[in-house]
Amino acid sequence: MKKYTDINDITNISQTINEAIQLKKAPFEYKNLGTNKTLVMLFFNASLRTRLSTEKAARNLGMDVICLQINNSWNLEFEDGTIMNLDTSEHIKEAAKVIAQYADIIAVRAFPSLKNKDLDYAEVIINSFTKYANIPVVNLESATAHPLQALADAITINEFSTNKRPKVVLSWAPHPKALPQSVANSFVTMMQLLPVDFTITHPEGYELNSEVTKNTKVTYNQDEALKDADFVYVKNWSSYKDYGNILSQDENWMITQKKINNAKFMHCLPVRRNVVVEDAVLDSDNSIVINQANNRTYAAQIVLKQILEELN
Ligand SMILES: CCC[C@H](NC(=O)CCC(=O)O)C(=O)O
Ligand SMILES: NC(=O)OP(=O)(O)O
Repeated sequence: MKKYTDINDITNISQTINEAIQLKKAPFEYKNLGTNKTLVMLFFNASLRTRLSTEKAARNLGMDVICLQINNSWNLEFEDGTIMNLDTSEHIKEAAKVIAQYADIIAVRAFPSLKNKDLDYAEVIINSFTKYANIPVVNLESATAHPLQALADAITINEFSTNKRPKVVLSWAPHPKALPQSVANSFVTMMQLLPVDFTITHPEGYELNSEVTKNTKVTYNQDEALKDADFVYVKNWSSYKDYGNILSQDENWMITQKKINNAKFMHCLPVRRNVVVEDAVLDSDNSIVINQANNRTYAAQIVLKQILEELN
């Protein structure tokens, strides 16, 4: 693997899932693979799971880790040819190449602006690091994707599936803030690669990018979608069509115990209790959100392992 900025960087998804599950059983089996190699993680946005699980994964492989929380003071310029006499102090061309002097692998989290759809969906930030750093880049959630989360979700569904073709539902839920489509986009892309019966449900106006959803079943009727579901993955996202805006905060879309019956409840976390999902669901045995969070380590570890194997 040369980089992991997109789920399609994985050549064989079922093999990668199985290898991650093997790594989970013996997390230190490749503890020398990353010796004398450094992972530099750059966070333009906050994180708990991604920050901790990716560092744990790198250390399980013997890597050194440097983490930089980038705040607004370090304004990077991404436009070519700009006369930088305003508030950007460094061009991505220098920044990416400089960081690459200290790193063997760069991992980047940079959320979307949710203002400029073309810029966000061009994935300018993560693609600029890939273009200029000339070393492997890992996506820690970018403007339109969260491939490490989706890989952890796939591992979790594999572990909890009790039938050959489980019914998986991605349901939108309300949220007080305008959130990225990244997690939803990557979950949809991943479900399209797995042997599952997959449905997306959301209010009108929350249709995801059709280049992502393709011919996946979509319904505005949440109850119909949730019927007989084995896994219910819940996530809020802002409108793609009316880009970055909140069109609904309809609390009838909040997930309740009554709605999901015996289905396994999934969420990438962090989750707004009693807005996205009621306490009773999160506190029940049907919730596998902690298992998902644990699997983030092994998703990152299998990705870093495959990148290191190509580097060595
Ligand atoms: C892994 C999820 C990261 C992010 N979620 C949030 O930023 C939620 C923040 C909040 O609830 O205040 C998102 O939806 O993409
Ligand atoms: N799910 C996830 O990526 O969580 P963080 O934002 O805490 O990293």
